[in-house]
Amino acid sequence: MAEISFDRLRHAYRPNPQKPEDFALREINHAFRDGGAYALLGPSGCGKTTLLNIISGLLEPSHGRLMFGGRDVTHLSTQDRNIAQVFQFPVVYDTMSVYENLAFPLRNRGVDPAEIDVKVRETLDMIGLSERAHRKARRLTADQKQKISLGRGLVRADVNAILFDEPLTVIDPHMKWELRSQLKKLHRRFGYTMIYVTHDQTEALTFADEVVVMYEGQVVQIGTPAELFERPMHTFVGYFIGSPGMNLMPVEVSGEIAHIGPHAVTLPGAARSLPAGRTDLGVRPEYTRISETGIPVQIRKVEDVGRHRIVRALLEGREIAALADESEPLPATPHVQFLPGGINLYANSWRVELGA
Ligand SMILES: Nc1ncnc2c1ncn2[C@@H]1O[C@H](COP(=O)(O)OP(=O)(O)OP(=O)(O)O)[C@@H](O)[C@H]1O
Repeated sequence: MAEISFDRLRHAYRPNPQKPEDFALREINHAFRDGGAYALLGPSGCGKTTLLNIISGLLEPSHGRLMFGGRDVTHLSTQDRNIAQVFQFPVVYDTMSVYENLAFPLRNRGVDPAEIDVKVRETLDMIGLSERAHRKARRLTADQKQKISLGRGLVRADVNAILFDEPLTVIDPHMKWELRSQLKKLHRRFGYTMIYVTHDQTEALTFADEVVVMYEGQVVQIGTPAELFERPMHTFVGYFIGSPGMNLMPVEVSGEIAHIGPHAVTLPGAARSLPAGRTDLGVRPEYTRISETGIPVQIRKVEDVGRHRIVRALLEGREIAALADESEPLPATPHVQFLPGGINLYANSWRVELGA
């Protein structure tokens, strides 16, 4: 296993790229730590598969370098990078048994037969296919075949990383949950470096130690699920993570006060520096309260979601969401208050530090 790092990595599919929009991946300068479990999360077209294919060697980046453990691997083939990959759809040899499918990548690498047997049996156990070990792969269902693909990714002990590209798409919902927890357990036990592409927030947050949020070809934040929730570094993270997403309101800032039209919100501190351009106040619904005092709002809708209610309200013509207890009566003339611990400020979509 190895640390995977990116040195001014960019990729354009078109020749002679000029503007940022010409790049499917804009500049990436991050590192994925050795033994970390990462999820690449973002909407369709944000560049997740492009980044994964660059890591695996299926695609050579147009600019910058890719390093494994400090070694430049930008121009190495997939084979030479020693990476295991699991794709969206099963890649199995139909005419081989389940056992043979798992043993094959090890035999190819000249692993000792006794060791192969131990590894294959261990992997069969992990993916729950021990009882079907000697069945031909073609006789299995689509999700059993995908389990073989997962097993083939996990059977080799010598890989630099295991890459998963939306591997649970064909798996039924109950099994999805089970396989995801199994992957997590395997990660804890063996410490593989795992990179998992998904556009599903729940899948990313349950699988990964750290989630890499991508938006328009950029990595906008790498963080634990708690960090993404508490300190979104970009408005996209605030909006995309959480249900409902963060409330974002354009504001004018002077000192410690943010003005939303005629209304004032006291910030937890003054901005150290505030770049020119668009400024937004960002507060998650969990830190937004409907109350008797504060800024007047009009309530549009109340949704009961079990443990609490989501109140949708208009503040200066803009819809915001607040959480309310199930039993809490809503005031006749509703106002909104923002809890100081949940107030964030964004300049041109990026978080601004407040206070000393
Ligand atoms: N082979 C290609 N040639 C030209 N443009 C491409 C190619 N592959 C991807 N793109 C473009 O690059 C951008 C990033 O695509 P990519 O497939 O990496 O995104 P993604 O986040 O994986 O999306 P999805 O979740 O839909 O798979 C998109 O604008 C896409 O249209």
